[in-house]
Amino acid sequence: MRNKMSLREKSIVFIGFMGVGKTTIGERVAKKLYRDFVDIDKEIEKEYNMPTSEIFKTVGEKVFREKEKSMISDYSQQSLKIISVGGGAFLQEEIRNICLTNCLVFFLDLSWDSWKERISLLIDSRPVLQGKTLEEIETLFYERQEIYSLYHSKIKTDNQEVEDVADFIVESLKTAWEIYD
Ligand SMILES: Nc1ncnc2c1ncn2[C@@H]1O[C@H](COP(=O)(O)OP(=O)(O)OP(=O)(O)O)[C@@H](O)[C@H]1O
Ligand SMILES: O=C(O)C1=C[C@@H](O)[C@@H](O)[C@H](O)C1
Ligand SMILES: [Mg+2]
Repeated sequence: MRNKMSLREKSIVFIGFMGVGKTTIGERVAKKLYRDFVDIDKEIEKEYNMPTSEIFKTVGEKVFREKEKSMISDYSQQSLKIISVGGGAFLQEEIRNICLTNCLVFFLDLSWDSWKERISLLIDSRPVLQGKTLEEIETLFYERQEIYSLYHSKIKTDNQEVEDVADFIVESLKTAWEIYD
């Protein structure tokens, strides 16, 4: 099934560090394209009926990562979805390969200087950030850039409104569909 999908049918996956806007922008893009939106973190939270921080505490990160892999594997083989994966999903090579093979992968690229302005919005709900100093988070931020280095399209989002980023993505998709499909 996966090889027969046209570019237009392929699902779209958003990747990037925690808090760059995968969920927020993914949701807007889905609305604009009349497609179903899937947020993998939220799907996992629904399945365990608890927030991610609780899942990490009770069942552990390893179980979270396995669930993340199986969910992404399922959804990425479906057509016409808009999928936001968790910030750590691309740590797993298998997830990277599945997404890059089956879907169109958009990397949301936000600079450290812009990202650190958002920290207060994120700290309570992202267990990976908790208990770390700003310097440690900065180190993690730069280390993680390596795992986001494979994608189909990179969108720089510094100083960009959600709506404008979503519009830009929709327009670039429409152009790609016209040219390649
Ligand atoms: N372009 C933007 N401008 C300003 N604020 C933004 C922008 N995009 C997202 N935000 C805000 O940043 C916060 C984090 O966004 P969001 O939850 O979408 O990130 P995420 O990439 O899905 O993170 P995670 O990987 O942890 O799920 C939210 O409060 C959101 O409103
Ligand atoms: O970057 C990470 O490792 C994570 C990001 C979030 O989206 C969640 O998937 C979880 O908090 C782990
Ligand atoms: Mg998210």
